Amino acid sequence: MTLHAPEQSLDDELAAERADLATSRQALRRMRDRAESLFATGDKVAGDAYTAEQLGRHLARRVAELADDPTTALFFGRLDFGPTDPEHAGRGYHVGRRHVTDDRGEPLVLDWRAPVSRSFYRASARDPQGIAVRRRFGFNAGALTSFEDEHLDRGEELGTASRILTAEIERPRVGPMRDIVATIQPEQDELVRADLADSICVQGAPGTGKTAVGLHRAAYLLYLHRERLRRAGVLIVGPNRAFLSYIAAVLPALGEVEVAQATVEDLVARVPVRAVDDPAVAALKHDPRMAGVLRRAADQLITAPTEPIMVSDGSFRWRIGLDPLHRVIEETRREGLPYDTGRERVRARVVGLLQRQAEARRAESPGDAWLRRMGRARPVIAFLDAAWPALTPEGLVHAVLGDPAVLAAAADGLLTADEQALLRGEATPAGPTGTGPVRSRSGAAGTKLGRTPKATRWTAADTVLIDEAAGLIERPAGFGHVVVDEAQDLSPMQCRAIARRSEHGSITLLGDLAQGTAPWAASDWRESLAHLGKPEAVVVPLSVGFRVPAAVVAFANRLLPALAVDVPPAVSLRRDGALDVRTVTDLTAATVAEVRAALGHDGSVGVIAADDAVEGLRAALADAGVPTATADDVAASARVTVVPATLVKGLEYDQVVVVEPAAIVAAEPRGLHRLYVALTRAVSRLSVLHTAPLPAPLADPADGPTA
Ligand SMILES: Nc1ncnc2c1ncn2[C@@H]1O[C@H](COP(=O)(O)OP(=O)(O)OP(=O)(O)O)[C@@H](O)[C@H]1O
Repeated sequence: MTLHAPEQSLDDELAAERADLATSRQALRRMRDRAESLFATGDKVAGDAYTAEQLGRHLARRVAELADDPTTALFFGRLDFGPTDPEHAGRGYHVGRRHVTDDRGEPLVLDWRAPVSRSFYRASARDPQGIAVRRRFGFNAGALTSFEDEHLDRGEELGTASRILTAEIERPRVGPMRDIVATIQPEQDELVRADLADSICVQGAPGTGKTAVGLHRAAYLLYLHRERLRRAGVLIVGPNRAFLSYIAAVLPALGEVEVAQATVEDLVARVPVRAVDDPAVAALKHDPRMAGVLRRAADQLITAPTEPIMVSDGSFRWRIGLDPLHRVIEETRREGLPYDTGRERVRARVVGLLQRQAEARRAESPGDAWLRRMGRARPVIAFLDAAWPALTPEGLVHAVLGDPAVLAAAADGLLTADEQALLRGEATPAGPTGTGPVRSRSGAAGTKLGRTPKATRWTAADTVLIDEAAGLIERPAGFGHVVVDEAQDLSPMQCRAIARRSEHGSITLLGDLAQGTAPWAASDWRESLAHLGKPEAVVVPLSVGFRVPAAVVAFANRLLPALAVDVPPAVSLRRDGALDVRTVTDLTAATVAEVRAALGHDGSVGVIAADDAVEGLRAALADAGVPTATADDVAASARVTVVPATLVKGLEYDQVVVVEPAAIVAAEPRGLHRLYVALTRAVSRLSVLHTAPLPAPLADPADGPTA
């Protein structure tokens, strides 16, 4: 790149930077053209069909990675090294979304993830890291409009006072989530660039950038460990589809087009969910003791042999007596293998015993075909089916839930008699007085056990059990790295499902204990980390909020003491923004009026209400001529989204109207936590409309009466 002389005027410098940007864009275009022409001819140069396919996939990926989005900044910063830096003295580099090189391979833009770029995020006046000047660029719709310099060599540092950072944070939000590469903060960067081997847990108040950190960490790790992670895979786990579509564009914008995204429900979806559990039954099925129950149930299927094996083999008859068969079963059991592997190991050992007899009698080694035939011989299979029967995950769960004897044997000492009755679908546990069984509160039917697993109507909690059972039977292929967002809502059993998929990889766990709304929500990260198989992970707090204006944070924070969690409150970077809490007489009319007023400003509008109020509000807005979108339709042209409170986690809207907080709280046991989530979605203004008194913890004496 060109270094601009200090005597240049600001306008000249801006013009020179724009010229560099144009040059870089042209170079990227040429890189993409080259990749495209290679893609077009790829199959002609490959030797065989397999190589052609591999090459084709590689080149197609390369073309996709080199896509240029003219509306985003190709570079957003510049580092000018001072005269003393041992490697880069006197050199300057633009830092951007990806590497761009000129036709000779000289760098025009450095990828933000490259080691040199690290100083862009981490250098400070105290520790300039060889940087003389750090420059940030301001953009408007892809056009470079301004820059801001920090002369670190002269002790100048803007930190969060940067105008460009402030403008980025305060920009009106529209559409899906964007990347934050241009403005990653030092405490976030430290997490983004943590080693692949390190599992980390980030506890952060709403809007502190947890999701952003997780996504950028995935992109960073893919850059640094490309081949390894491409083979092993990177997985992002989010709370629901609306959230996943909201974040879906971030990684592709950073050139990462091959990251899997799923909800935990997707991960464990081996059978369709066609029934609903009573909450108490669901909670029990999510309890980690169920892992022990299933393990025991599988172990108890393995039984001592009762008959020797006799196999006819042409003119020979082989016999394996009870003692060696006992030893085979016991040795294999002690190895602690997955159930299916154990069964195959037993088969192989039995065949080995037969082979030894055959060798002794025939003085020659039998071939592979003979070994295979023996492995499938009827007496061998009959022995296996009796001592180590074939098992499916659904079969194991079906037996535990449907056969009282199996449950009693497996749950003895792990679950109480009441809990076992609950699992059998007979009763809910002791009532409020503790005097005996009461009928299900919600009247939910629970698992409808059919005669076979296939004929069974499973519940969502059953799928978690079935996944646990599958993990006992066969180890699932894991991912190299798993990012889990909104992790406070994972049950211990869901944590275990993720643990099985990250056993040989690392995880980034992101969450906020104050936003836990699931019945089994975590109250201590150490417990979740233990269930996730990463007890050694460090828990790092993030406390600077980038989304919610200070006045709104202060209002939402009134709920914190009632949420019974020990978390540091957020400190908002945003001094702008507005909060309006109002008693109204007609909620629907007031909501329509509020939305109309909000449409007079820029940005998206989110109306958040208790789930059962959503349809009515959508209809009222439609009647008033205001089109609305649903939360999962991030590409919608409508600026207004009406979101059920239970789906709004992780999302944000420029302006938010929260309708009737008391109804949001009353809708579920952890309603106050849900309300805390709803109140922390606003980027620039929050209106709270209510007819019923506000929930007590929210009330300020000056606000009037409360519930
Ligand atoms: N360093 C940053 N620069 C600019 N914007 C940022 C930065 N960090 C976070 N943001 C923005 O702040 C908002 C909140 O970020 P994010 O959704 O990642 O927070 P979160 O901690 O996951 O929130 P929640 O707990 O509500 O899910 C997003 O719009 C994000 O782009």
